[in-house]
Amino acid sequence: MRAAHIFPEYRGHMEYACLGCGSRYGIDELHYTCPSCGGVFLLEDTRFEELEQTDGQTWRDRFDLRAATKNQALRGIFRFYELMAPVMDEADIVFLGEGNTPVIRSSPALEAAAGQPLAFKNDGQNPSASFKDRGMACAFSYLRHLVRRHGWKDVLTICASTGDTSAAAALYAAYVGEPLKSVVLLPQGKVTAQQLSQPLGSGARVLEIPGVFDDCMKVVEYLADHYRVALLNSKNAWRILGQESYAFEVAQWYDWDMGGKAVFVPIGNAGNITAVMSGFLKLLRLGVISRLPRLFGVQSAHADPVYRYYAAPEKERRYEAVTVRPSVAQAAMIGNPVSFPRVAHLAGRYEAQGGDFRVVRVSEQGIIEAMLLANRHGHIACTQGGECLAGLLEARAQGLMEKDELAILDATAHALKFAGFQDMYFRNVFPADYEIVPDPARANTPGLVLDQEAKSALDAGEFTEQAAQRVVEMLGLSRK
Ligand SMILES: N[C@@H](CCOP(=O)(O)O)C(=O)O
Repeated sequence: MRAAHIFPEYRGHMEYACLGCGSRYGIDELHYTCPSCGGVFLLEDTRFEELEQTDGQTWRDRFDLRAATKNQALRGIFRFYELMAPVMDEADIVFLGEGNTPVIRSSPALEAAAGQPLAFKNDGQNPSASFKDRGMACAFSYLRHLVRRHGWKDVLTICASTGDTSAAAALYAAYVGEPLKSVVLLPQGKVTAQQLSQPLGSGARVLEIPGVFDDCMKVVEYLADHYRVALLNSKNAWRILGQESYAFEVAQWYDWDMGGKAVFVPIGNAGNITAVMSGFLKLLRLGVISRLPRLFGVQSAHADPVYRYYAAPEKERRYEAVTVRPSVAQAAMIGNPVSFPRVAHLAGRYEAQGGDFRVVRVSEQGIIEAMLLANRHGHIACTQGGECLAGLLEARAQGLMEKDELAILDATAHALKFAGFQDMYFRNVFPADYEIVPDPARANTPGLVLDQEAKSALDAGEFTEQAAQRVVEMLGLSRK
């Protein structure tokens, strides 16, 4: 067990690799886009081949051993240190309890309703209640590494957000403290109350602009291009590395056997689908898994640029941003995902390695009702988790699922962050542009047992008795 606690000795040599022009840059500087062509980066370990000298079984044993470690630096996403960002020292690692989120096999009743075996991986059980913590743990560890190396005295971190990224960025910045300070830029009125409370509570500077996420993203990109700020959106390739841990954990949970499994991931800014593909490809390359799982990206019809791209015949594919419409999957309400070039690049590699990558599109009605269905069967799926279940139902309807294939659905955030959408459904108050018509039979509202006026007319004993009597009537209870 001792070996599980020891921080790895291996150090890689990482470079930013531009997907546009192929230029490479060292990691001593923060880069978001390629200085030569403006393309996006992936980070690559040029020593990865050395890792291939170790066989798959040894890697599996190593990662399984580390799963039980009490060394905090290896307890979360850095259990997979050699595969992610093997340039940091133990002292750089920021761990707030991210990763290791549970994979919950759904009840027989839900599987019967869905017609397919399925499980949710609950990334809402991360510290700021979304998967973004995986990426932030890596990005902030790298920032600590840079601060230590360069002796920086003042670092302003910034991100645009639909609500989850800002919550995570603010939390990690608050934990690391000086010299880091956090600023988040939000689309005014388009972040849920719970999500807005998160960066406010963590003490970040919260700025709002009218518009949607895509407008905020352009502003922070401009700022990152022209000013000394550290961009924390997934354009920052360190975020992608951290989020690869999702794929590593899925594989580990199923004892590294990806046969008969299909992973469903919602696509918004496309950082997560990028990371999931990249993560599985690394595991395959090292022989940790022997085959890739099938991978389904899911988009709402109200924010579907990636779906549109893949829906076209291969030779006619052309990427175009879309103007988004209101979506209950608000975290994925993005018309111009910054990671689209990464998706296109990695999807090609995924398929070249025998993987199957598809994108399905679902309706807003389908998303919210799938979320309600999941949660009524004991899950804590957010609207994006609902989007994944709706994606599974759509894939089934199109005959894309194999019999008995296990669907692993990404519930990206905690249901409570999006409770307002459930409330809008139950109270039937969706504005028309959501295109959601609630089914009154699915509504659940509190029932008042006795009103305040009735209570005021009673003493304490009478109140208890009358309230109990009223509950008996309401529930139709019979005496023992
Ligand atoms: N849904 C995201 C949008 C930004 O995505 P990112 O992964 O590029 O930071 C959010 O929560 O803000």
